[in-house]
Amino acid sequence: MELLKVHTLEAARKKLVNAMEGKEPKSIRLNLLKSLDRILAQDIMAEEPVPAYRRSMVDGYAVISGDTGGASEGLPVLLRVVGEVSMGGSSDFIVKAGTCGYVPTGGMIPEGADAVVMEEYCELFDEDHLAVYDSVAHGKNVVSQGEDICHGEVVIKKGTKIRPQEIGVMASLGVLEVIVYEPWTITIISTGDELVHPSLQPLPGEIRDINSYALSAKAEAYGLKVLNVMVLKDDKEPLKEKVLQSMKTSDLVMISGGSSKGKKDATSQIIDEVTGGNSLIHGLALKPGKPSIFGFDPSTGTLVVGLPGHPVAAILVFELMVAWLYKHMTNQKEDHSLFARMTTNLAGAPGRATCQLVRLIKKEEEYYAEPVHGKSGLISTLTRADGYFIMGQNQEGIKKEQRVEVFYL
Ligand SMILES: Nc1nc2c(c(=O)[nH]1)N[C@H]1C(S)=C(S)[C@@H](COP(=O)(O)OP(=O)(O)OC[C@H]3O[C@@H](n4cnc5c(N)ncnc54)[C@H](O)[C@@H]3O)O[C@H]1N2
Ligand code: MOO
Repeated sequence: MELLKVHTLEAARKKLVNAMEGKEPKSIRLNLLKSLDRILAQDIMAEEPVPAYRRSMVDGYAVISGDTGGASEGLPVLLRVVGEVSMGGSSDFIVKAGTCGYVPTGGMIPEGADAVVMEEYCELFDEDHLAVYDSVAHGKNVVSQGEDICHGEVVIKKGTKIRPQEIGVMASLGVLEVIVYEPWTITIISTGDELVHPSLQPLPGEIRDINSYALSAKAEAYGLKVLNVMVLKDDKEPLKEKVLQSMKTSDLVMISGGSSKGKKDATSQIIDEVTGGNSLIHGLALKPGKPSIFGFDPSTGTLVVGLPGHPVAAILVFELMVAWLYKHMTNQKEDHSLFARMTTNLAGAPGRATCQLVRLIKKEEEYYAEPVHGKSGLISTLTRADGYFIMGQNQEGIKKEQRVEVFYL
């Protein structure tokens, strides 16, 4: 009897990282406006401070804060107006003791001034004198030089997924071209004699192909570039031929189905052959997802993955291994997670980590995680779940009210 020699999730990840060491995805230079949702392949360092000069937060009068001490509605302070800053212009006067100057919102604070009084609290007393009815503290209504971004600061780190706010920061620094990772290109092959296109009515024994659709959407959600999606019969040689062809153009070839021990299950053999014997992993100590296969062909630099045919298993293994690896290789941060209390006791799977789907429920101020049960051959469990948590392989179980770390799906 031949049993799978399973790897723990951690050991499997480590093995893949080692095998792919130095194979960081290539990078390209892109126009800033084309970079949304891409992963930065460089640190963005501020070559100048933002703002470059002190700016006013309000429309009002730039003053020396000390001059306004004690000013109130009943007892204004009288200051001489010595100038006016125009929007977009630099200030060409100095505020000295007993004087002030007008500044619009965003305008440059004149030298000497250290605060701005809002114009609602001021009144022109005569042609060049201002009555100030409020006292302001040092720095009030002033954005100081470099308060937003310091000169020399790494303001956005390599591995950051570019959101509209990162685009805004780069625009503020005049960075109009960015170096981002070229996403992995991927070919997805679903195998199975029983699979029919979703547009067709399956005959008895047939089922609609779920995995090509769900996996290509997952890949796109992680920013990968899906080059080709195929549905093939469980025939080893034509399947191997397609895998070899796909390896010429794809960084990642993912085969779903045929990963276990059925009569026609050939994925493991194919991965071994196409990677020149570099099949690294066949079997994860994970529930679901045990019969997963990973190989890396150093000559083409292609990662070849055999995902279990059961849809939930295929999608979770993609999430935990393939997407994890891509994020790791592109220096991305850990995913956001949320701690939630279990609604019920849950048994573990001896010797295997369990990836448990959960629905999140908010009760008063706390989140609760309610297990979503269902076999890995189903699909709707994933739409009923908000996320998952991992129960370690040495954990006997989880108790009701115990906190678990939930990752979103
Ligand atoms: N004797 C054993 N049988 C099985 C084992 C085992 O260890 N010993 N492992 C089970 C586990 S766990 C899983 S997971 C599956 C993995 O199966 P395969 O990767 O070999 O995939 P298939 O046999 O081709 O299909 C399994 C199942 O999934 C359905 N499927 C496959 N592809 C798709 C698709 N694209 N869309 C929708 N559904 C798909 C397929 O119809 C089968 O029902 O093996 C267990 N068996
Ligand atoms: O482990 Mo399977 O991968 O239960 O569905």
